[in-house]
Amino acid sequence: MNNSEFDDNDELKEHIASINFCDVNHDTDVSITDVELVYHVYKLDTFGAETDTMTDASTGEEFAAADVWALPAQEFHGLWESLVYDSKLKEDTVRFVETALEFADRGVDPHIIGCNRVVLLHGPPGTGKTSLCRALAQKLAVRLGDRFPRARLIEINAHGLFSKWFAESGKLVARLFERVTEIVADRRLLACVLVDEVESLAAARRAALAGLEPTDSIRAVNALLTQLDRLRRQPNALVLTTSNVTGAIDVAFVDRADLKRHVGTPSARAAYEILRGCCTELMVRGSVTPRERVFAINVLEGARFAESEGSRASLRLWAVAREAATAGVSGRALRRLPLLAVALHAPRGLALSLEQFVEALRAALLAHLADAAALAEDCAPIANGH
Ligand SMILES: Nc1ncnc2c1ncn2[C@@H]1O[C@H](COP(=O)(O)OP(=O)(O)OP(=O)(O)O)[C@@H](O)[C@H]1O
Repeated sequence: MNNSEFDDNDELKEHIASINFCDVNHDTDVSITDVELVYHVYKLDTFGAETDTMTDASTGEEFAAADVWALPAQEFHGLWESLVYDSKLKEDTVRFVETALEFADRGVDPHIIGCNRVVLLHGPPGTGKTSLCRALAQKLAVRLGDRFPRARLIEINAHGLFSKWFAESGKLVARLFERVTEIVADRRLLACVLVDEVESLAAARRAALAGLEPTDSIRAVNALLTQLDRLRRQPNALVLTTSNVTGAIDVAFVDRADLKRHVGTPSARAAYEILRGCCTELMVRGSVTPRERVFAINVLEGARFAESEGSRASLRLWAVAREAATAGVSGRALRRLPLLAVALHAPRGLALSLEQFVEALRAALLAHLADAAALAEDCAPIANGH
């Protein structure tokens, strides 16, 4: 069915918001008649996150200890597709988790086959680690909908738990996990627990060693590790964790993770695909006009990057992507470039052509790199202890 057939069919339009094709990343074209299509029908939750707040008994201050999302959620729709990696990171993580959940389902003895259902993604800031965890949880909620008609993503604010309230953190962790235990008790519910910035655990331990609230902070870290250990006995629970500083993660924690993956800054190919998506979006929305074709990276590679009238803008974009990758620009920074490009580096008043936009993108990239270098210089004295 094509788009207009869908648009003309009132009955379909009344019941279906969209039809998405996914997991179709093949190096060559695949004919639809040669593949088996697997359908998942689902309804997105539009209520947003429910925030579990806690009050610190000693200070009376309230803070968000966890966010609980019913999945699949409207907020995470399209997130999986928006993440671009020049490796099998996405495919590998989803296959790992599906296999681990299947083992749990079959009752595979964890004493014989080690399996904690704990994933650790580590790497520099802004490389999509948190987004990938959320997108993975959403994907599983859709793909495993038959087995788990309900799914929740519980995002634990580890930084909040361990940054200020050392004295009360142990008790807060215990209280928080009472709630998690309630959720996980429903065996037909898939519970994905996301602990962002797990390096805060190690920081808490270090603070303990330095003599700050020693027993309490160690107790808090141990409480969290014990609770996570309990979770692994639940066949419907999955623990997803992220860290920006690999060397600083608590050793006890690293040991518990079955799958540890480094998530780096985008390669030139990935950067190109991210920027290409940005060009398409701005052309669809009319901010860049007229609509022109920006070739997929495998098409450019297939043509050995040959220059022609039709490929000029794509090749300029490829040059920008290569510059960004060489400088190690993060995915987060790349996604900000288009706005900066249009706002600060594009000619004003006139309709913006694709070629002008790509030039503006390059100017925005150079400005970003200059800012980053200046910031690093300003921060150097601080890092050196001056
Ligand atoms: N490889 C990528 N492909 C597409 N988008 C990316 C990529 N990496 C990062 N982004 C975008 O950057 C933004 C930030 O991502 P996210 O917060 O998940 O990163 P992070 O690694 O968890 O960062 P931090 O550790 O600083 O929290 C998101 O909007 C995400 O879509």
